[in-house]
Amino acid sequence: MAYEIKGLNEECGLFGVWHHSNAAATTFDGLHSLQHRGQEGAGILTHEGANLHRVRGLGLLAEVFSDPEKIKSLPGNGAIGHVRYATAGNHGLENIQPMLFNDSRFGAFGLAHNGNLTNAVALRRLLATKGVAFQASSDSELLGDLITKEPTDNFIEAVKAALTVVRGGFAYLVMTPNCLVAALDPNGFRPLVMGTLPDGGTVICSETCALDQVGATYLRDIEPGEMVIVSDAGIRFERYTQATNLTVCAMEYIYFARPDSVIRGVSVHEARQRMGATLAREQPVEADVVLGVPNSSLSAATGYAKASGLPYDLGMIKNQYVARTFIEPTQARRDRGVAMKLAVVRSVVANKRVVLVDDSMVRGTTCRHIVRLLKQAGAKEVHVRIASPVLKFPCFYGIDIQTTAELIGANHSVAEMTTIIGADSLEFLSVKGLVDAIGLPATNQYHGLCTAYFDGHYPTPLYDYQETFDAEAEKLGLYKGV
Ligand SMILES: O=P(O)(O)OC[C@H]1O[C@H](OP(=O)(O)OP(=O)(O)O)[C@H](O)[C@@H]1O
Ligand SMILES: NC(=O)CC[C@H](N)C(=O)O
Ligand SMILES: [Mg+2]
Repeated sequence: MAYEIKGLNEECGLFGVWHHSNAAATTFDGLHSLQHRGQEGAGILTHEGANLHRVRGLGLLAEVFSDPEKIKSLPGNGAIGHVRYATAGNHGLENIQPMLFNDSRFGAFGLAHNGNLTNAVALRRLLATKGVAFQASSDSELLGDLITKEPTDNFIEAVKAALTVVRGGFAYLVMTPNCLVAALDPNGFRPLVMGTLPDGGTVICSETCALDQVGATYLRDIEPGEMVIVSDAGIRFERYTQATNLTVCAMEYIYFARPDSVIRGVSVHEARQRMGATLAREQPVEADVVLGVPNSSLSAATGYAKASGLPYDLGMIKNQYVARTFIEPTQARRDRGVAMKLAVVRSVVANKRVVLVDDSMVRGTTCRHIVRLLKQAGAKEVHVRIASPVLKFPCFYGIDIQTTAELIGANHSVAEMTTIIGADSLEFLSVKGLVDAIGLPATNQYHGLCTAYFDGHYPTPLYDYQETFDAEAEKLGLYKGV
């Protein structure tokens, strides 16, 4: 199977609530603080007695729910919601979640998914032979289809069995009129946390920033291979597998998650500051001022400045009315996107030797543009420091990282990249520096992190993607020197 991934973009955001009046409005608020994880579409599904109600649409959450009647059309005290950035399937409405199912044994249920299944092609083929009529083209619905084919009348047992069949990265929320079920893949690639509302309601969502948004108290992270069943009878924790190996996606800490979130006990902001500080120690430079690239690199840039003893200043401004990411098909449009987004504060950089800290470099579009802007504004030297290692490998677990062919780091040496972006110097954080800066207290060989985009050490087989990836890695010599 050929893979096609189009840009460093967000993932998806999940929010679920049980036993809480105003479930839809609370889910809207929670999803609002997860909007950075997906901007293509949004949806909310609620249950009221035996009925499920759903509203979904393309675009930002506020666009989908711009008519207040839409929230009013979602009564009930249980809800799941989703904001999407596609990793599989097309960008159409049919792939916007939550997805709905109607099973002769189980009745109506819905689901929402963050991640990417690595055996979706094989599963789709298998399910087609069992007569499944697919509702969408993405991977997410396959768990629901599997549930409907499990030979048991017990819904929870069916979910449990289906979870052992899907592979890859997944945080799932499944809801019936009777319960809310949350599950995390055996590697815990994606963050998923649980909290309690003041009225006793339970929230399960992608990031702790959404718990804060709705006034919920953090209870705990969902564990790899774990399933949580929330119903009016209470909360039950179960394991659908014991074969787990924690490898949280390192890009969550580097770029995706909001800095006010805490993932598995590690503050995202503080982890980024440590990445910046480690980078300053690994790759020092004589300069006058440190700048960050708003928004995502500001934590790392302040960490770099503090550790280097250089002053940090506000040298770049981001136009807040431009979306965080660009789902743009051509390089010309991406260039224009970055130009519309970032501007330089001339007085901060004129006649200065500047250290420019960004969190990651994917195609190099952002850095190339900023270096040019800084030089035009009179910067004497521009030294680029990236607070993550060289990105060389694609991700198959839920980040939409473009094809290897487009990754600047997969195709060029650091010296070549320095010339391409026009910087006076360019350096990256080491993989060890990254792992230590995040500092998860895990004892496995991966230190609790997936760093495959940097070192090619995928912690699981790649199933559907393996053959194509092996051929591309061989062609580009990706494993040389890692
Ligand atoms: O090398 P490139 O292909 O340009 O991609 C890398 C850039 O993209 C991301 O920022 P993004 O603009 O997505 O969002 P942000 O405003 O949150 O930093 C990342 O923080 C880098 O700045
Ligand atoms: N970014 C995600 O988590 C995407 C979920 C799912 N694979 C989709 O494409 O809809
Ligand atoms: Mg950025």
